[in-house]
Amino acid sequence: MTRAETRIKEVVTFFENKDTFLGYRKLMDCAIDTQNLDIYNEVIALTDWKEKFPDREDELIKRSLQILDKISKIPIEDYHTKSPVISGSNIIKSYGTNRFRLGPISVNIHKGDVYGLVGENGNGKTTLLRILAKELKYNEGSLEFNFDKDFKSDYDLRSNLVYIPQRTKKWYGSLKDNLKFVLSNYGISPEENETRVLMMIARFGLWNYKHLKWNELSSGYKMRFELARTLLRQPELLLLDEPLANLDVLAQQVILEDLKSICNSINNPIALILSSQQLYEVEKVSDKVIYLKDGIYKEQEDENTVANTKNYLIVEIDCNCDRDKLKQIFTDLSLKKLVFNGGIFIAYFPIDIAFPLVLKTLGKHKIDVIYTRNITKSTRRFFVS
Ligand SMILES: Nc1ncnc2c1ncn2[C@@H]1O[C@H](COP(=O)(O)OP(=O)(O)OP(=O)(O)O)[C@@H](O)[C@H]1O
Repeated sequence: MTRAETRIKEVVTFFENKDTFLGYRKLMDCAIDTQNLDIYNEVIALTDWKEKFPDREDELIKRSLQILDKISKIPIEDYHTKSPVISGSNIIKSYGTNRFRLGPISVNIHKGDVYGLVGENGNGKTTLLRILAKELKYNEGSLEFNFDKDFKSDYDLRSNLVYIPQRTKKWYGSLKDNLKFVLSNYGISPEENETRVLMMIARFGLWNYKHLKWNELSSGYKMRFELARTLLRQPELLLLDEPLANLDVLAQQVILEDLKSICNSINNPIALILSSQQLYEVEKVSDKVIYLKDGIYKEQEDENTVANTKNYLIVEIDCNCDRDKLKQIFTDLSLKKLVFNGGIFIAYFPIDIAFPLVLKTLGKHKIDVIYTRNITKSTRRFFVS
């Protein structure tokens, strides 16, 4: 089975399970992979219908499956990627003597992969993103870009590589007109421009917002607009600084899933690096997490510096229980350390203790657990004071 067939099959399963919200978004990704404007127009018409008749789920599923069937007949070539789209080697950036210093940092970023960039405030996330975006000069090291589309100048580079900062600029006119403006420089017909823009509007859930102006949109929708605007340019590398900052919890998950799916395109994959404070959400979609501490990429440090967290099963526990009680119930599990961090306990056990055993112990002693998670492999373990 080809990747395209697998993807379509997955979408059919979503619809079969009546997971229509997810299914429809994934259907749009399959449609975008075809780059076929007739398919785009069918999806656009269905989106318009869906918004008019939000309660007619069964019919929506039926019509979606019909489009999927058409999509399945369009051959889609796999993109084969081996070399990284960007390679940074021993990059160092210093803002001056005795001031913040980033690096040395070495990274290889591949198309189709999502990289989460995490770290406490002021640890160099924005600095690294701006260096990779060629917005900021570095002092030492090297940075190589290896795009499929040639670039002769930094101006050309801007269409291969897009950086969306934390605070985006105000724009004027309607959302749709602003998107159409992006494509007006690409020498395509007005009809194609309209179709591509409407497809992107549909993809980012902006259908009912397309005629609104900047000041009529919430921050979350402004971010969706920025993503739609960016993806119209079909970049190869996308750098997002805190894209989740203004989104509600559900919207954060939706946007992350969408970004992952879009970047994983079969024939047009994108390398994505996004910085965020939403650790778990980001870890869930990231192929790799880059954790910065005082400007250093933690994974690159030698083993000794991470040894203090390396040989433990580390468990985060939020419960209505005092420290002494927890210490007592975990005695049999050879509890090594119990830290109270931000209202939540972080318990360290020997690495050979299995997490289910911790759950069993909590259950056996009827501890009123609000939430628990094994963070042994999560970068969350570094965020303990
Ligand atoms: N132009 C500048 N001149 C001097 N110092 C700077 C400059 N820009 C950033 N810094 C310093 O560099 C350090 C890293 O900043 P950076 O914005 O990269 O961190 P960050 O991890 O993105 O932080 P946050 O999570 O708060 O956005 C900070 O100490 C900051 O004060």
